Amino acid sequence: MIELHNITKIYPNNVTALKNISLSIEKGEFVFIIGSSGSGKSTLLKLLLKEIEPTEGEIIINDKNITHLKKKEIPFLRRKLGVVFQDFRLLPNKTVYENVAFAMQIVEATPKEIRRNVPMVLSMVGLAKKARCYPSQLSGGEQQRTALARAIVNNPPILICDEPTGNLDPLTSWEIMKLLKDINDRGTTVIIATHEKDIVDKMKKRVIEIKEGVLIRDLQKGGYSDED
Ligand SMILES: Nc1ncnc2c1ncn2[C@@H]1O[C@H](COP(=O)(O)OP(=O)(O)OP(=O)(O)O)[C@@H](O)[C@H]1O
Repeated sequence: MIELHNITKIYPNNVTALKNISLSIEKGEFVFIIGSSGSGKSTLLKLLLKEIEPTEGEIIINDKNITHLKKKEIPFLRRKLGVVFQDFRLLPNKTVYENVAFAMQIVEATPKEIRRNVPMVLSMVGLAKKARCYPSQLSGGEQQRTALARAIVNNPPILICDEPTGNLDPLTSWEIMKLLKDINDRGTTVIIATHEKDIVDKMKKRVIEIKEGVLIRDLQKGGYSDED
């Protein structure tokens, strides 16, 4: 489903963020990307999202080579990818319902589809009762649930999360992680960059570790540290 072939990313300031990374992720996998700050995790996710271009190498998503997509083709790629960030990135002047509905409007869903899907996805993330609230009226965990609802409302085959629990307390982090697991159990491929040692250790999922831009570990049922 996702293949990286010999990916190197050198930023314009000559920082080499990724060095010759090759990996493949199958449909339905749940993958943690770990590594210390500055190791290259966000760079890897940004390459998948086509926010940045690799300096060398090729990226294939769903059998399509996306290494050199034309600008006008990028929106079609993005429809395959749901995205969640550490800082939620909700629209402050829209309610929970409207934030999620907006993601459907962008892909030109019909009002009928929106009326059907938004309540469904809000109840899946446990936010049915908060639909009319604005982001400022929500806890961090609720804001991240809203962001998750928005990311999955168009049923993307792949969900990419960049430190989705970075701003949350441990209990709330676990709730968000359980939701991500539920989403994965329904067939979505889930890729999470994280620093959460406890969660990575307990979930026993595939772990890909990057150190100074180099892929140093790729274990099917890994933990956060080498000794696991
Ligand atoms: N736009 C940019 N221009 C130049 N250098 C960059 C840019 N973005 C990231 N870098 C550098 O690339 C390297 C990898 O950064 P990246 O953000 O991918 O790391 P990370 O593993 O996601 O870190 P963190 O856990 O702190 O988010 C770092 O040395 C960083 O300073």
